[in-house]
Amino acid sequence: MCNSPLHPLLVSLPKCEHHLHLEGCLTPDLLFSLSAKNNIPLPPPSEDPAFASPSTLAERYTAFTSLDDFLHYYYIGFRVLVTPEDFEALAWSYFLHAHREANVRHAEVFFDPQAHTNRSIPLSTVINGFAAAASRAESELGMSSLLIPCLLRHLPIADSHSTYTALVEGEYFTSGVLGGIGLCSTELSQPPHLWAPIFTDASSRGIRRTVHAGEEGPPAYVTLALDALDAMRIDHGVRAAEDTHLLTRLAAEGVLLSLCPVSNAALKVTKSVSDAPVRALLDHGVRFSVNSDDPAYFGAWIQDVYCAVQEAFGLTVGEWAGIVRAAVEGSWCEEERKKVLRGEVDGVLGNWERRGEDSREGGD
Ligand code: HPA
Ligand SMILES: [Zn+2]
Repeated sequence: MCNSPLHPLLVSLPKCEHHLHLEGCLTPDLLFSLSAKNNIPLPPPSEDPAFASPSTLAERYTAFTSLDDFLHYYYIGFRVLVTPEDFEALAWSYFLHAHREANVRHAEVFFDPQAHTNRSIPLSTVINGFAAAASRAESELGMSSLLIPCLLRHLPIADSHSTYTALVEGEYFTSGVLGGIGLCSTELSQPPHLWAPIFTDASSRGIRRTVHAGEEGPPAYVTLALDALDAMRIDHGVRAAEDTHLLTRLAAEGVLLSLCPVSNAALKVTKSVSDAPVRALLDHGVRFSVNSDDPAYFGAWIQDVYCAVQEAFGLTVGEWAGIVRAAVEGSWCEEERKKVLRGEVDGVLGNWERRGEDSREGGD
């Protein structure tokens, strides 16, 4: 909720979310209840007092100091996810929330297969659970989605190779169960080009590619993601704003940044949401979408992020129209689906304009 007069418009705008980690939707309550159900111990409070209760854990989540400080808690959370039903329930909770609270119409969602297979959870358990929720979102909510596995930078590259091979050999991309490949986790000291052989292979197979870059890492990592990994989209990319030439290039090539301003403030990438490079990106004509990243950890789902951006920048209706239209165009769904989404966006904006005209007439 925000105090802007545009709040009702911000709620009703049809949204596409491109930067959402399904495991980042695991709330402290769900984490504790799955830990009990699956008999998976959490760290004892004597070791980390944050694990005394869901509320102490939620409190600790308000004090992250960096990406790696967050990732420490994030990967502990993975331990409690065991059965296909756990994965399905987690993803369904996101789809339902995004549908009800924010009118998300299309979502491209990440997950981290290696952090599950490393705990002996089969790839099929993870993917089948998430895919079941995605097909339910389609049939019950009319919401389209794509599942995107992310390779993890903090693990040995050989681990990325074997996971990528398993995904390809399992025909998850060719069958359409997975919509692309991503790269995430620790960024500093893990330059993107180390993953070039995998991403070059993905490119040659027509697998779509997106890369977390320029979150904590320098603008040069964004350039490397584009040049060495043939990235089609950049996740975060905030630090690209430090390099005007790079901004000009991103605008010229129409690369979409999946911006997560609340996440950036929570992980101290920026001092606050108002320090996100929203103005610089608008001024340079760089396309971006507005996203939540890990809502259960940062206490903000996509609607909260739209509101936080509005509170910080006071954008105009025209600027929001540009943002949601860029989000549709930068989505990886079929052209037919984009046509529907464009129509929905135009419909809501048209209604908003008419409402404004009506209220002006009423005021005369
Ligand atoms: O913001 C992020 N950055 C890198 N890895 C991640 N894994 C979940 N969220 C993130
Ligand atoms: Zn992310």
